Amino acid sequence: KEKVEITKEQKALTKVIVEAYNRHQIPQDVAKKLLQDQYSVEENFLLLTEMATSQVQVIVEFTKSIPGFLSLDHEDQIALLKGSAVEAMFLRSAQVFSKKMPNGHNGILEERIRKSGISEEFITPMFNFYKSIIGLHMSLEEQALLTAITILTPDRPYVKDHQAVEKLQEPMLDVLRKVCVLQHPQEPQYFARLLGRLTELRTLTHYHAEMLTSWRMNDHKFTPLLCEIWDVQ
Ligand SMILES: COc1ccc(-c2nc3ccccc3n2[C@H](C(=O)NC2CCCCC2)C2CCCCC2)c(OC)c1
Repeated sequence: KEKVEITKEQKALTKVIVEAYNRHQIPQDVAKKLLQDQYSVEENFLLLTEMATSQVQVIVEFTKSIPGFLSLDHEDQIALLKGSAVEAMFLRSAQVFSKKMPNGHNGILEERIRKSGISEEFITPMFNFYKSIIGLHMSLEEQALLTAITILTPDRPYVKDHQAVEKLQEPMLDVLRKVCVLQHPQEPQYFARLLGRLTELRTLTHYHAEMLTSWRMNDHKFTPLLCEIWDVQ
């Protein structure tokens, strides 16, 4: 049985990523807002665009804290952020959805999201993804490292220096693999399942623009930042 040892450097890297991830909480907790009141489809759409806009800004700050990111080619930095923003947003939503809440609140949250205005055809794939994330019972380290790994995906469109991105992503994958073995000793395939979620995440983001334009209302307005990041308007 291979003895898994996290080195000093890997501990330091994990600490930096987790601290940056903790700073990257969404300003006001969207789940609390959704549990407080029922909103109209228009209000829900506005809430989504507000949350997503602040989430993009928060993800930029998180990414800037990833060691080595700011030394990448500037255009590649933009390409990585643009290419991963939607995935990071759905990963974040799944993590918000997987938070244990007082009795029944998770059911209310699910109900509110189902009725938020998102069109029927996208509800099942979205909740399938959320439930698959819940089933993994990810630790905070795993969530933070998985988010960083998603952002540092070398094969995003327009990335020029793949190698430089791989050099940043590999140490994250190494330490995530070790963290998974240490935190889920009974599940030798846990790390593989975790990375499998990223494949499911890419299919979900495939529907993303349509999920927005098919929101059950007319005249969908987006912030300039979201027009940049989302392929809408
Ligand atoms: C593109 O279509 C959709 C549909 C649903 C969601 C979604 N899934 C959620 C799961 C847990 C809690 C919130 C959730 N949300 C919206 C939201 O506010 N998402 C935030 C985005 C930034 C990161 C934190 C979550 C809600 C849905 C209900 C109506 C108001 C917006 C979503 O989040 C990408 C995108």
